[in-house]
Amino acid sequence: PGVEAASFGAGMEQLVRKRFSFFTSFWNKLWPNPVSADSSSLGYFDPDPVALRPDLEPVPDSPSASLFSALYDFRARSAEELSVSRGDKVCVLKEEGDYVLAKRLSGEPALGYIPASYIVKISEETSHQPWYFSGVSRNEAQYLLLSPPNQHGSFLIRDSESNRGEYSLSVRNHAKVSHFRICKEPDGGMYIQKGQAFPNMQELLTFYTVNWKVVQCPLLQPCIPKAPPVRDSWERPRSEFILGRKLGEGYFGEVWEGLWKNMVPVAIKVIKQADMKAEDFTKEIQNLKRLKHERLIQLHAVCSVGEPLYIVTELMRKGNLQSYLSSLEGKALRTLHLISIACQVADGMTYLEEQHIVHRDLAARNILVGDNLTCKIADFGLARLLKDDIYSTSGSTKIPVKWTAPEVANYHTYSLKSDVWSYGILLYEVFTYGQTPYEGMTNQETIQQISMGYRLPRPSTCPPEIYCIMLECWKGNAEERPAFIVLREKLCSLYRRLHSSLS
Ligand SMILES: Nc1ncnc2c1ncn2[C@@H]1O[C@H](COP(=O)(O)OP(=O)(O)OP(=O)(O)O)[C@@H](O)[C@H]1O
Repeated sequence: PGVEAASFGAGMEQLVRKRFSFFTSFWNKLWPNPVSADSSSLGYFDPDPVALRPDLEPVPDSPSASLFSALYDFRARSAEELSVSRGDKVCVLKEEGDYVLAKRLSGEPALGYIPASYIVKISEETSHQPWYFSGVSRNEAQYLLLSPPNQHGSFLIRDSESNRGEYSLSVRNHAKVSHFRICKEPDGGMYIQKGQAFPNMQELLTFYTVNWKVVQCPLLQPCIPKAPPVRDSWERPRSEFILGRKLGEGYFGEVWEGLWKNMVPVAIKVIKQADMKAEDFTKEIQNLKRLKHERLIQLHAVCSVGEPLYIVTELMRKGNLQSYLSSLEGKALRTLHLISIACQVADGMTYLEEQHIVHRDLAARNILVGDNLTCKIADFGLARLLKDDIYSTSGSTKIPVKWTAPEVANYHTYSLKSDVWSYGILLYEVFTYGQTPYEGMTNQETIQQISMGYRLPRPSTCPPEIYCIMLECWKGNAEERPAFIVLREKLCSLYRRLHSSLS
């Protein structure tokens, strides 16, 4: 016990010396022979000036990067997310809605997304003292301090409920919580015991950290707050959205151009709730949230309380690729532009391939076009889920047969390789400026012809190299079809070659 008491005392000395370094002369009187630093005994308080450590500098290629500290533990739910522990230092590289792309600087360096509400800017951290809990009542303080991971010695300072402008200290003493009124003197000094006033809260706490017998229990560590629920903010009130012009209509409802909070242009899919089960919706929304890629339509928000259901995504001003290609603007596109579209779709599909997600309905009608010929894949995730029931309950009549691989039409076996088949058809649509494949043939005839080895002929506007790629996508044996990563490489090198020969 003597050794333990000594090491506890040494730890406490280091802790208060580091934490309250401005009080050095007082500490020198109290402990004439300072103990040497031992980080293991510092526990919660680690006041190292993070920004000064060379290995914690923001990444040099990102001038806007800044340093933050994690307020709560966060466990990554996908490869894209980043696990952090409370107190970890991170460098924020990019803000994306409610999430930030961050580089973890503590421990093993790693990169990924974490909820923005889980971190606080280091520069602001000092003003947000970890022991100060604004707006927390006596009962809430009691509940917090008695909840894990808090333990004996956890404490917090809160605003006094009965005396405005004053504070209370709540400290956990084993299984109970004691509360001490912190009174204010007219000159601003604060005290727990009359006649023992301090100019500020930090000095008061420093004193009671050392002289803890007065408060019956050592002040060992600031209370750890409860982490807010992740991504709650996906759910938004319907009143935040104003519907403008109707953009189109699909099986599940209408799509409207809209404004979010009178500012952000968005696309709003208005769905009749009857079309889906609530738990399926929640599950699928979780999936959608984790899919983030510049070639995938980004989900912004959902309104799922009451009806109708809104699914809010980024707005793509030029609509779907199929109608865009047959518009005047689309018809004016050159081969290089068409290859660029093909590359972009292959890029997005490579991402889905990496995530082991099968699209099931890849077609030009499900690619959306924005300014500068940017193309993004839509109708993955949620729409796929919605369509599942339809495909399985109404037989094959709803399957887009002309885009579908033979093994899907015959046995409903979807795979990434059946998406590759559909991608070949999409290439056909692109290089014919939006023509319907197998024009003049019924679905039944198409299935029959395909099973007998028939393949769409090369359109006159399609370069032979591209047609070779289409034929590879339409191999009868799914295993022999190329992966999207290979398709992307082939098309992008073709694009680079053509681009450099033209310039
Ligand atoms: N984010 C968006 N930005 C711009 N236009 C969009 C957006 N989403 C959809 N649209 C337009 O609305 C139309 C209907 O879209 P929706 O996703 O409801 O149906 P679909 O995919 O065409 O059909 P289905 O869902 O029945 O397969 C699209 O074809 C497109 O023109």
